[in-house]
Amino acid sequence: MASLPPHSALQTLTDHGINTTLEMETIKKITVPNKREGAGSNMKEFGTVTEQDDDGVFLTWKDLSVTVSKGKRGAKSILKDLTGYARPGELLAIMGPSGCGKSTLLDALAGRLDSNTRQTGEILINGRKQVLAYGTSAYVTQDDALMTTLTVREAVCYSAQLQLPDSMSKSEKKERADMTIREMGLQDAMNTRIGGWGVKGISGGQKRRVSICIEILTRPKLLFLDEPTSGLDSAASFYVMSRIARLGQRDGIERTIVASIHQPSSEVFQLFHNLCLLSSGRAVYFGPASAANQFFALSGFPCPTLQNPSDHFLKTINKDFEKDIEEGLAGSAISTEEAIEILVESYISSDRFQQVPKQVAEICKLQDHRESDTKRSHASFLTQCHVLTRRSFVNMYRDLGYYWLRLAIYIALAIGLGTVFFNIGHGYDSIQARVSLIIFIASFLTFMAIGGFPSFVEDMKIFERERLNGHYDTGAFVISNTLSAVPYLLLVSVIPGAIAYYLPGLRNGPEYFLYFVSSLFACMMVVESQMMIVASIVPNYLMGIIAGAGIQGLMLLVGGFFRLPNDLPKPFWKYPLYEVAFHKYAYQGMFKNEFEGTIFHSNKDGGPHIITGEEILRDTWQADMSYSKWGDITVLLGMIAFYRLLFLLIVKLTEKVRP
Ligand SMILES: Nc1ncnc2c1ncn2[C@@H]1O[C@H](COP(=O)(O)OP(=O)(O)OP(=O)(O)O)[C@@H](O)[C@H]1O
Repeated sequence: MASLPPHSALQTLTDHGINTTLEMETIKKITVPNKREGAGSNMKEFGTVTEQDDDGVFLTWKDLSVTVSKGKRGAKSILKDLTGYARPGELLAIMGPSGCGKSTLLDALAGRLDSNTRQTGEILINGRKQVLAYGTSAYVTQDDALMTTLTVREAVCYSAQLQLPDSMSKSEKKERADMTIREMGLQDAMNTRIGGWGVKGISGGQKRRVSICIEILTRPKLLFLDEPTSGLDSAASFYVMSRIARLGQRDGIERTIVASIHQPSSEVFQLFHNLCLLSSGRAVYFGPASAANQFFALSGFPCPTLQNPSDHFLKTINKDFEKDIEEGLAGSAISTEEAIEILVESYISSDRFQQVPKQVAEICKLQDHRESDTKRSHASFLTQCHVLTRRSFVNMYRDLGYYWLRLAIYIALAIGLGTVFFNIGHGYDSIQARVSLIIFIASFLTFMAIGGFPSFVEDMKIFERERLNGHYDTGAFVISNTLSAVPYLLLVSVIPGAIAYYLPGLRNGPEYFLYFVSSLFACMMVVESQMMIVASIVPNYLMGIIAGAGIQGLMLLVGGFFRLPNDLPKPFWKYPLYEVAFHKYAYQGMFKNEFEGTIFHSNKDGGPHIITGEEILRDTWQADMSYSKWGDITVLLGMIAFYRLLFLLIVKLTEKVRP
């Protein structure tokens, strides 16, 4: 077991190293002219509040711990007693090995921890517990959830129209979007599509920058970035990070930037003002990034010459690959676990550790006088609906998998149906053929609507990111998603519907055809609405498709064709399942449309027979004749409204569950 560094080393660290840096820092701040000095305030004492700071956001956290419940196996601690601050005009980097809690700390500070976690301690904004007004803070997540069919310019412009208030004209919003794109160095990729699976678009680094662009459109004063350089080479990382660091002091506003970062190059490291170094959720170091090297050296882990300091820090505290590290720390003959203990102890006994809570307390005291942020406004609800509908419409148009592929397959299937059932005639034998044809169309063609599920999941990912950042109202998303799908669903109902209706020769008359395609359209809308609900609960392609297919299969089973309504076992299959299965209303409506008021003749079995459509409906298919086919289609339309509202409710409830 290795011992702690010699007292003299810590003493030196305290007396001449970190302490000196702190003093210098304080002196520097005190000399900044402060407009409140004359007002008799005690701000001069701390000196960190300048004219510009007054506009910025001070974020402080004290004894912050996060645990995650593991059910009967107790709780797992992710963050332990962290104290720190982030100030306007500064870039705070959160570093540490993979799984040490960087994203969790960022999520806790941004107030977006998962519901299965428990947080203790205090997080204050400008010295108070408050929710920041819309547009004051932004969070760039690790995954780039972007609409892959849009160009860079379109993605940023749509976002500007959604996020910026209606008081700004369309051209002003466009100008802001273009300026932001240039700020992030994306001018050359402006007209390139973002691209996703299968379609090569912009690079990973450019995607990261598009995500950042979208979040800084409102010029937030507090910016959280979760691994903004993940997947980038060192040159691209430097480029992105230097642009981010520049944002800290732009447009006369000092921004507070907090970023988690994996492995910065020495050039990137120099951009950080403060560093929070974590290991297994514990603070190994918090303070100026420039003093971290000295801290490691004085703790007994000097950075070898020509080695990148951040590489050295991470290598020293990464215990995931114990063996390699031991070899790497050759000569020190201590395990990584022990090295971490030494560093944590060294930090706890340093003067800096004592200073951090004092600085937090001072920030809280001095900022407490500030008024809450003035509320910035969004685009109006109507503008949100309009812009989201347009964006979604363009996306559906460009994404071949959304509707076009389905349309092609439906047309092929409809031609197949038309050929198999070609000209079925009006004889007695045609009754069964008509029923089979209708059942196939109302079941299989609507069942295939679950094929659009992967596109729904992509939409949901984008929606989730935008919703968490408060870009627009959930209601606007639900309305726009419904409206933008209507023209495509009409297309996939009318064209294949016409082929499958006229080639076999179903009931003559435009009014009957109109009812038939309206019913088909309503069924597809119902299935899509159900799949949106599945996508909001199970955001995974495979599981979602399986769940969706399972639901459709069950409803199909009890729809009243494979087993006649009166033969369905009670209570579960008949009540409630048969009553809530949309197939019941689709079958009955389409049957009534086809048979009601018709007569079929037969000369078989020794003479002419006549059977009326009503007899077929009532006696053969046990249709409910107490109401007309319009009642059935009304129920289908009601189901669309019900499922869309249910989707809205689920999303709203998810919002409430999040802390
Ligand atoms: N909601 C959660 N439920 C269960 N475990 C969680 C949850 N959030 C975080 N964890 C666990 O906490 C640990 C830290 O996770 P976190 O994502 O904060 O690490 P990280 O430092 O950001 O990692 P990386 O750099 O690899 O992204 C991990 O072991 C993770 O599995």
